[in-house]
Amino acid sequence: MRSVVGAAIVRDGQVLAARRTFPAQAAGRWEFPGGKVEPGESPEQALVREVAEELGCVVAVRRWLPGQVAIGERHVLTVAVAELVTGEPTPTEHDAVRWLGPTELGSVDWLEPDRPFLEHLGLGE
Ligand SMILES: Nc1nc2c([nH]c(=O)n2[C@H]2C[C@H](O)[C@@H](COP(=O)(O)OP(=O)(O)OP(=O)(O)O)O2)c(=O)[nH]1
Repeated sequence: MRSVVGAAIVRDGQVLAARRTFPAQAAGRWEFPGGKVEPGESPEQALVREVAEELGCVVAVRRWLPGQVAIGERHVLTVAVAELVTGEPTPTEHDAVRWLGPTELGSVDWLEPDRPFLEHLGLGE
């Protein structure tokens, strides 16, 4: 099983969601920025690298959320709460990003594997 890591970047009680552009069945749906852990990398290193590539900013991992969710038969998703260290998230691969507060969190079309992590974010409400 290959690890996929996602970053729940939290600032001022809101979390950043990013909208995918590919593949076709995931385009237009929302996810935590991130990607596959490469050989020799820690999950934390992979997350910092992926966020830098995808959003042009530097994050620091604060804590890993409980749970691991299968993505198909070959991948497993884990998600960490992260905070911005430098830069403002600007998507290079996604076609939109949104900061979501507690009341908006459930209202976007998240990829299925991401949904179980939402309740652990503790944004409030
Ligand atoms: N990045 C990311 N991928 C997710 C999430 N939820 C989810 O089901 N996925 C799926 C979509 C993809 O099938 C897979 C990750 O692929 P990816 O394309 O984002 O990763 P990557 O940049 O490392 O891809 P690659 O082109 O290097 O192979 O996990 C999520 O929250 N973040």
